Amino acid sequence: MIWVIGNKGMLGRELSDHLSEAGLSFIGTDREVDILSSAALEERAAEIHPAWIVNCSAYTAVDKAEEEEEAARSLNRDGVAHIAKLAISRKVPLIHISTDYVFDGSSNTPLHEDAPCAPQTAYGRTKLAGEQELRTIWPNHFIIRTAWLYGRYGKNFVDTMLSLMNSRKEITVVNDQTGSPTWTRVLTGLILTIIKQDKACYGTYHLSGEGSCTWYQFAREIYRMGRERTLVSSDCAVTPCSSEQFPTAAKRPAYSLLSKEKIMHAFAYQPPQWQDSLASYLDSLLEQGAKQ
Ligand SMILES: NC(=O)C1=CN([C@@H]2O[C@H](COP(=O)(O)OP(=O)(O)OC[C@H]3O[C@@H](n4cnc5c(N)ncnc54)[C@H](OP(=O)(O)O)[C@@H]3O)[C@@H](O)[C@H]2O)C=CC1
Ligand SMILES: Cc1cn([C@H]2C[C@H](O)[C@@H](COP(=O)(O)OP(=O)(O)O[C@H]3O[C@@H](C)C(=O)[C@@H](O)[C@H]3O)O2)c(=O)[nH]c1=O
Repeated sequence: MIWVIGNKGMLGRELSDHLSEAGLSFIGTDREVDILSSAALEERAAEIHPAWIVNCSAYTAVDKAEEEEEAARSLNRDGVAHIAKLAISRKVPLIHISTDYVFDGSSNTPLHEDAPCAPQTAYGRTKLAGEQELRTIWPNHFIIRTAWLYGRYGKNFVDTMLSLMNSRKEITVVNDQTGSPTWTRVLTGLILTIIKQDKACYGTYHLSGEGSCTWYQFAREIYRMGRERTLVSSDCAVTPCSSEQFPTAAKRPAYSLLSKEKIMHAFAYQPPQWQDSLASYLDSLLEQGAKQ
């Protein structure tokens, strides 16, 4: 039995869909089993008897975290510590998700798993603290750092862009932050691969879409592909700007492109080019529309 914690979030819902389609047995919980309560986690674990735990729960509001760092730390560090203690007490491998925002953005080459972390945001600091708790408490873990996640469920950049492009004549998007977008399906594919292969090669891994872009270049592709598919119904100028011209509470990394060498070697898992995943995602939006 696989226990998906945070099953009502963007990744948790996609993972639930993917596990169902693959015919794997799982149980999902969200806020009703509060990760801040060890007792609640223990009680539910005694009912579920998990063979795997996948933690998709987190505090993910990047800008809001700047003024709510304590709340973010509770979930992203203390909640992870509770789940890790539960996993060690039951001797269950734990898959945990982290972020490219643990890096400071000063690199200009793809970041390997052992690159130094120096988060510049409250969200990034609390996610790094969660990673550190997990490493200290329970070695049998997989920490998967991913980046710029989007998918069918939940608020994300692609859906925000489509909505803005349909309602405005012009949008400006930062062109000085480089990374790589990741479709939730690609990440859930890796999670299923790790569970199925069931290898003891625990540790930290990076996964994002292959290739790289800035948020502006990502937005340009969303617009081009969205127009082709009539998901964007009117003209909209997509204009590049600097981070200074688009001020946000949290200072995102200027460069957070993840190297995928380690995951490809360990699990023979090759993520698609980010443009191919974006096309598949937009196609899936069209199919859902047709179904409604
Ligand atoms: N989104 C992104 O772009 C990226 C995300 N990640 C990481 O991927 C993982 C999944 O992210 P994503 O799916 O976007 O996250 P979401 O914010 O969509 O989902 C998180 C889920 O956790 C739930 N939750 C909140 N508090 C608790 C609690 N105390 N107990 C149990 N569940 C709780 C949330 O409920 P509620 O909504 O009610 O708060 C929500 O359903 C996270 O670890 C995130 O840091 C990494 C890189 C990029
Ligand atoms: C909406 C919008 C955003 N932007 C910029 C702001 C920011 O620099 C960048 C992305 O903005 P967003 O707020 O959508 O994305 P953000 O919340 O920063 O996304 C991050 O979420 C967390 C959870 C992660 O772990 C990261 O990997 C990453 O995916 O785009 C524009 O330039 N123009 C716009 O119109």
